Amino acid sequence: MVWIKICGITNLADAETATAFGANALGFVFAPSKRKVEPDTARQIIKALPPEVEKIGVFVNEEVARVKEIANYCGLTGLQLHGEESPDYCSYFRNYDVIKAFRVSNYIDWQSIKPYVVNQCINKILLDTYVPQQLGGTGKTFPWEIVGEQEWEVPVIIAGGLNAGNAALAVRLGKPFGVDVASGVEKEPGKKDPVKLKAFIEKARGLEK
Ligand SMILES: O=C(O)c1ccccc1NCC(=O)[C@H](O)[C@H](O)COP(=O)(O)O
Repeated sequence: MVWIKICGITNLADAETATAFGANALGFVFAPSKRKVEPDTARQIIKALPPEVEKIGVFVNEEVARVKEIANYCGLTGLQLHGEESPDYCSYFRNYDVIKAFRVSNYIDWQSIKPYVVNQCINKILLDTYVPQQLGGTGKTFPWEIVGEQEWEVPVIIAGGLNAGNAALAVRLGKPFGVDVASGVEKEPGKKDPVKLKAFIEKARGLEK
């Protein structure tokens, strides 16, 4: 069954709704973003969530000490490093599930990803769509078949522009370990739409009636 992360959680109601519909992981953005959440808010949300739900903090080129401080304070279980963090940087977080994001356009630059895999400093790869001057949450897709054409040595997550209308195709073409969505399940930035959330999870998993 495909693993699903709902990213850009800013409030408890959305976190509980996504969890109830079967999301495996929730993402909390601590980088500059329309979906940015303060550590105090994230901590309150995370405290109320069941242990089986993965709590992933999204950071962009943040200081190692600050990432560790926020992760510990909020009770994060994983870190999504969404900037230009090096393999050495990634290896500072051995106690967390480390997801390294790479932004792709119409091909995958395996040479830039390989050092992270060889050094075993990450647990998962997230492929998100490259859009100049935007770090994430772009709502734009990339050709998913380029994921499925490659043998991956670590679990791969497809992100970028997914929604209930295209999730099933992304899973079929890309054959990923998981999918990640932010804007495609929102009413507005930072506020999720329960109808879109439910439809997305059902479609990604091929559970729709
Ligand atoms: O979502 C953001 O606003 C964001 C800002 C800066 C860095 C990362 C960000 N999001 C990370 C994610 O994991 C998103 O889910 C991913 O980029 C896909 O977003 P979308 O295309 O809106 O589904």
